[in-house]
Amino acid sequence: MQLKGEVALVTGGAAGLGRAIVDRFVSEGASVAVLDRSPAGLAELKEAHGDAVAVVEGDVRFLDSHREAVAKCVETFGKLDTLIGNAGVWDYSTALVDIPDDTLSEAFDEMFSVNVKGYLLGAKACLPALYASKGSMTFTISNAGFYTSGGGALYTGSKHAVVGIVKQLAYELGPHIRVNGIAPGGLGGSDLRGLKALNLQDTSISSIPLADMLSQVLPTGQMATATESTGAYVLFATRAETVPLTGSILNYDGGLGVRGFTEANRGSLLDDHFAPNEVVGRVAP
Ligand SMILES: NC(=O)C1=CN([C@@H]2O[C@H](COP(=O)(O)OP(=O)(O)OC[C@H]3O[C@@H](n4cnc5c(N)ncnc54)[C@H](O)[C@@H]3O)[C@@H](O)[C@H]2O)C=CC1
Ligand SMILES: Oc1cccc(-c2ccccc2)c1O
Repeated sequence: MQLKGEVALVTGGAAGLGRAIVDRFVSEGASVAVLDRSPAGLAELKEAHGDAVAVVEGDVRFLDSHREAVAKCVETFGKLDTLIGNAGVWDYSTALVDIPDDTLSEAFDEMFSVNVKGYLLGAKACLPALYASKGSMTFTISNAGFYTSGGGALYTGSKHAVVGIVKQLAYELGPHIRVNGIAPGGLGGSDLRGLKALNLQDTSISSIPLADMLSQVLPTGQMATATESTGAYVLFATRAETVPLTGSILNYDGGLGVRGFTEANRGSLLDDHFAPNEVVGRVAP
């Protein structure tokens, strides 16, 4: 029960990573408000968690949706301790050359409206409540906040922008509110959707064999699930354990940034030393 009595607001909490964060926070004793655009996902959440959650249907592109979510959170639970900015969309790694001239501007606006403006508006709407509680904000980034090929230029640009926002807000909001980021790699159990402007709004990342692809390139040898990726969100939301933690971004991506060129990892050397007759732990190069 690391979050007993704490109150969180999670955007995009009705599916994928956000849903896993809500489940974990509730199991850690927190009350959680959720802002999401999916009525079906929100109904499932309510069914699963009852009074431990308060749900608001809305769109992170609009300040009013965030205001409504904060109001409902404070009305229901009496306060807000931590904002988890998390709702996002992907571009399915669409290359610039493949985006039609008459679509690019709209696609850019949609990507940055959800992934970047959605976080800033959330931060803005939460400011008074988080100032009052001396709380924190944590934003979901991605390996695409640091490296290429976690998306196309639209997605990668949006996640790099979030890195800057985390740093700037940590500076602007200290010493009252801590602001940090968490950068997962590919995630199992995600239903991540694409841009409407690219006609990818009904395409789910679950249709891509991402786990197979990543097992070949991750030092950890295996893509993490959303559920396995909630621990850092708990840590960042605690108070006692995070006194010095602000302006930080955690690479939480299975080691994508440290993988090798000819092989993802060199654990086979350890196997040769310590378990020469076993195949356990061996990751194919
Ligand atoms: N799936 C992956 O492999 C990775 C995802 N991420 C990031 O994780 C975050 C969560 O994504 P996932 O859980 O994978 O996706 P998901 O699609 O499973 O969940 C996202 C949730 O956000 C909601 N949402 C999307 N746009 C919205 C809007 N405009 N207004 C309100 N709600 C909205 C959706 O309804 C959904 O419930 C995103 O920021 C994504 O960029 C980062 C690294 C890897
Ligand atoms: O944020 C993200 C959203 C969707 C996929 C990835 C990804 C793609 C290829 C390899 C690793 C991750 C990602 O980073």
